[in-house]
Amino acid sequence: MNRTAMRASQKDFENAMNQVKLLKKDPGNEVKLKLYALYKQATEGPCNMPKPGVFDLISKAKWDAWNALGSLPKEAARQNYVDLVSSLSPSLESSSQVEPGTDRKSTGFETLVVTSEDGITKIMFNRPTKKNAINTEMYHEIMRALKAASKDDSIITVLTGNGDYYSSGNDLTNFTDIPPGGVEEKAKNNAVLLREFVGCFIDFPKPLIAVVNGPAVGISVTLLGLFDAVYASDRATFHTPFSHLGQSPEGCSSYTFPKIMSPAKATEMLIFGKKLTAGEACAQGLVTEVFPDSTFQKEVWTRLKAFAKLPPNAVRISKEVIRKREREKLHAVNAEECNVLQGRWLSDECTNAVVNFLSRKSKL
Ligand SMILES: CCCC/C=C/CC(=O)SCCNC(=O)CCNC(=O)[C@H](O)C(C)(C)COP(=O)(O)OP(=O)(O)OC[C@H]1O[C@@H](n2cnc3c(N)ncnc32)[C@H](O)[C@@H]1OP(=O)(O)O
Repeated sequence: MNRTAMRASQKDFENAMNQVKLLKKDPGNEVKLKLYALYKQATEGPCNMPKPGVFDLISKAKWDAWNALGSLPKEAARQNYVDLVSSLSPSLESSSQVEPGTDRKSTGFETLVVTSEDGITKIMFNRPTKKNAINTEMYHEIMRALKAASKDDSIITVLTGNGDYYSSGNDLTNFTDIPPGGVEEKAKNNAVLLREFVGCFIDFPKPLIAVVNGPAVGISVTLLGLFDAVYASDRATFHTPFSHLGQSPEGCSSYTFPKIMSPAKATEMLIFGKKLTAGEACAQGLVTEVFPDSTFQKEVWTRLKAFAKLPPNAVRISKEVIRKREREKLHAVNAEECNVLQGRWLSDECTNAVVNFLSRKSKL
């Protein structure tokens, strides 16, 4: 579209607004902010709102985007909005043309690739450009995938990551989407979500195996204490920087880690944030076996395929016998950890850590 020759009519603008509602693929926060800013500029003119406080991350990002448009005339903003929406259309068309039978369409997952063959259901975290950080959608999809795997005809279930990371843990942008009830409601919702999520791991009825293809952070590490076997590439590292983030242990790690690796070693990880190599994690019992990265996939999958040929009922019953006497305790620990975390998420220590990461002032 020739921007100088054409001026979008009100009708074009309204069509574009409707098109946005029909987007099948999330265009990402950056584009959504641009759309918001252009919409406000086109309908209300230059930014006329008071600047939000630094901790009100979403409102501040919106305000920044709108304010950045300065005195752009309403007509130009309307045109830019229409242009931006039409530039999103090709990607929309191509995403809706995915052939039936491809992973995405057949599984119905946006953040995971879930496959099932040779008696193994594989749940692969699939946000490699975000180091497989677990956003709210992914928490829900993992629960859905686990529930389906618990009922399918596979013998074992495997979690792994796509790309260079296993997972960088909780997606820190999960803290920015503040509901009308404010940060208290957000913290409560996150605690409810976390409790349900960890509960699915506690109750999972088949052997759960982690194939840790690269670094693991936060909740992706703590959950390993609830797995039945953990195989790691020698590229993997294990890091739970809870104190650095103003947070506290989750995933039942306050109970499982001291049992697995001794209280003192657990303290180094969970309180002081010591990052372990794969070899160290293996020596401390968190990892079952470490493989050279060059042969990792081949060796691990050969082994898992052999496990998956074992008699299904015996495998399931053995898992139940092992988990049974711990289940109640694990649920109680999970509830307590979520409760404590709900308070931590409201603390200045946590808010500052999240703001620093999101404003690119800090990394682990
Ligand atoms: C609701 C339940 C809550 C349960 C609570 C659980 C607690 C935890 O899990 S605590 C652990 C939280 N995780 C982190 O603090 C990790 C933060 N990420 C980093 O420090 C670094 O990204 C990294 C060390 C993992 C990787 O650094 P590297 O330089 O190699 O890559 P980046 O350029 O930083 O990352 C690429 C891309 O991915 C985004 N990203 C990575 N991890 C996260 C994350 N955890 N949350 C949000 N976004 C993440 C990063 O911002 C980059 O995005 P852009 O390309 O858009 O800039």
